[in-house]
Amino acid sequence: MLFKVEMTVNIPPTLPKAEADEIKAKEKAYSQQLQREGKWLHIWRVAGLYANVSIFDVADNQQLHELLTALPLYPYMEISVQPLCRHPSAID
Ligand SMILES: O=C(O)C[C@H]1C=CC(=O)O1
Repeated sequence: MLFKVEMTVNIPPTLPKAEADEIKAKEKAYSQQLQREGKWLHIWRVAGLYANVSIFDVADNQQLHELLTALPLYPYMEISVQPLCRHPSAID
């Protein structure tokens, strides 16, 4: 099942920089692992924002929930999810 996911990151300024950098490094590794596994198909930066638009391909809503809530930056994110289906004009 395909989902469009928008993530906006709000790290509190009170979080020490070293801690924030460690969480971001874990986030990058986790994200790249899911991309290699074919579950996180696309990730795009939203220009001018600490936010991304992503496409996930997962088994079901439960798996998406588990992947998103395991994001190291999850406690600092606002997330919105939209399920996708095939567009009738798509040629591939
Ligand atoms: O930077 C972001 O958009 C947040 C997050 C999502 C993947 C990743 O590596 O960081």
